[in-house]
Amino acid sequence: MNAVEVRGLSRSFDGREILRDVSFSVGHGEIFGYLGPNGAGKTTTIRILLGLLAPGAGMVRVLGEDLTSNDEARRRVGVLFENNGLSDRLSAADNLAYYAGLYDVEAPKERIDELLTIVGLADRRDDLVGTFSTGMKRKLGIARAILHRPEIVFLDEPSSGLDPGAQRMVRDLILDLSRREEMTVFLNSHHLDEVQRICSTVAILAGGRIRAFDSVANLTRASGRPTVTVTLTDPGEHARARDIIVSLPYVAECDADSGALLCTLTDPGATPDLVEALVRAGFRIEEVRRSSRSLEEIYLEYVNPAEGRV
Ligand SMILES: Nc1ncnc2c1ncn2[C@@H]1O[C@H](COP(=O)(O)OP(=O)(O)OP(=O)(O)O)[C@@H](O)[C@H]1O
Repeated sequence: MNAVEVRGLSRSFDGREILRDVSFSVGHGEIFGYLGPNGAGKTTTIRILLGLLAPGAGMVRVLGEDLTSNDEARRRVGVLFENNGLSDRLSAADNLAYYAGLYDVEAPKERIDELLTIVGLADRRDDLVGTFSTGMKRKLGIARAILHRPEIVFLDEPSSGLDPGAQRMVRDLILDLSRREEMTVFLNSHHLDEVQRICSTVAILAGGRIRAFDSVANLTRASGRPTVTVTLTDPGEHARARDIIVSLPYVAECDADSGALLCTLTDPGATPDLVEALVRAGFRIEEVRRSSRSLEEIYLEYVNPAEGRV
């Protein structure tokens, strides 16, 4: 059983179809990135998964359950929406204590201390949240979302509004927590670099439909023919090396004009053979790099570029 199962999900607002026959799944323990331009329907999907909004058609399950009227199952789920769910008028510790009471958390004091330490706010535990920076509030919001040790946590845009340093802290925190607490993470994000670094699987939603659903590794690898960039210690040798490279049976083409040898292979496993052929021909190699596309490039291919400015 998957942590999240979505089959044939559709949903309209005021006669406008936002989600059309959306299907994907998230395995247990995965960090899943749900991507799409503004207004694509990502938050709507999360709200349907959480049972806060009814689907128009289709089936959704979280931890094998329909959360609509299942309080027991809801307790196994954590959520962070953009407002962090915190009161500015309470201290960090009191905010967490409030939720610990709501969720009946075991040994609440120890759990609150543990989380405040993990998110780096132990020394600010008694300060009012109203005095916190956006980044501090987000970190406390994440602590709040996972306080009750959920099996899955939904994070809607956890890095929005954060500076690059705070984005990195939040990214590291998500990775750390998912491993530490063995949690499935469902991440809505526009930060493709962040998603590429921490997510194992992604789905790209655009125009109401899932345009891609695959592991990040497969998506970034499957780019037609594999390319390898080779730099020799003596760039003056590139032209001569090129003549040898193009004669190799597993090389489709080789371009030596860009200060390196850009080789397109017909066989994705042929990089070691290419290196061996060059070494045997007496060339000294400075660097070999396999090129893969960034998630951003892939995303923009699937999303209409006009919609893709996010
Ligand atoms: N309750 C509602 N009533 C009417 N329209 C709605 C409602 N909720 C969402 N929508 C519309 O559905 C569309 C999808 O919104 P949603 O918030 O799910 O997008 P999103 O992908 O999360 O966008 P963003 O990345 O900007 O947060 C938008 O056009 C939005 O205006």
